[in-house]
Amino acid sequence: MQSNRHMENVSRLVVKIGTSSLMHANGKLNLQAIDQLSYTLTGLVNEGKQVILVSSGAIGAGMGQLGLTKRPAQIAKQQALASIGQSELMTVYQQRFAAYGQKISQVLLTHDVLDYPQSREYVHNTMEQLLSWGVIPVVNENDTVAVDELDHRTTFGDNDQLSAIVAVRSHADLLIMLSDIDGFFTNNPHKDPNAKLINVLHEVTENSVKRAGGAGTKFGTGGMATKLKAAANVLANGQMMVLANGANPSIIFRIMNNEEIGTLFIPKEGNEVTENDGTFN
Ligand SMILES: Nc1ncnc2c1ncn2[C@@H]1O[C@H](COP(=O)(O)OP(=O)(O)O)[C@@H](O)[C@H]1O
Ligand SMILES: N[C@@H](CCC(=O)OP(=O)(O)O)C(=O)O
Repeated sequence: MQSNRHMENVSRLVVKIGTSSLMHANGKLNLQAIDQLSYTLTGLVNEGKQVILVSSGAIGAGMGQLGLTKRPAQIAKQQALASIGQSELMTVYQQRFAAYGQKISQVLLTHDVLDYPQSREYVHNTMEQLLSWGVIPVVNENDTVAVDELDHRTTFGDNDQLSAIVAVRSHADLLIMLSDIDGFFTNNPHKDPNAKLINVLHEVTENSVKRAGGAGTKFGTGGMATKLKAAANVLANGQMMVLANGANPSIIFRIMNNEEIGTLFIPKEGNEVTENDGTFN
């Protein structure tokens, strides 16, 4: 399909995958999606690109392990579930990426770690080292210690925000956000059958936010509003984001081939990034 998109200069990208794309509705891990994701991201590294994966799913996987169908309200239970699910997730990622010869690592972050210059520098150095070795860092929030306290902010809120912060700090050329929906629509398509997919957006306005409903699935936390907030963050830094359907993560290849898939958030003037020294800082 003819398109105006130009992804050929993207050399560093962040991919965020949400719980709804990693889990079946019955609470089991979607192994096919995880395998496709591993295959696709390895393919991009083999092409010479640097890739960071921000993966949700720890709490969802933990719920699946314990056979819970409803996310518990208590923070301690959620954190314990994340602790169970994170190790399961990494085990499966490790297996599938290894099948394609790709090395991965686990990076668990909290907000304060990126707020403080010293710890931010350690994260920066680690990420740059991993990327230069061709490793794919698999990033998630450190859910066990992430709680909202007045004077010591540790939570990102959700992984949509986390992925935007990682994309900004790593000066990635592109953030690809995979969700359970084809992109950003004029209205929630689950509620409005006439909702239309928006192909390109140059800014996130109050009007766009009004079009985003509340939280989505029972496993995830974000919903569309947090994706728009992430897009606004990325746009403010002169970077691009594509929101697309993660049902088959190999869709990333098609995005990188300039197919008009999902919603592209791109600054009006293009995607030039000021002061981009190409590093994570
Ligand atoms: N304008 C909109 N366009 C697309 N989806 C929307 C919109 N408003 C609300 N949504 C909802 O947001 C959901 C995606 O968020 P979420 O379930 O949190 O995904 P993920 O688990 O991938 O982070 C969609 O399935 C849809 O129900
Ligand atoms: N750190 C949490 C992420 C929660 C979250 O933001 O989920 P989602 O809305 O599916 O991206 C987890 O791994 O379960």
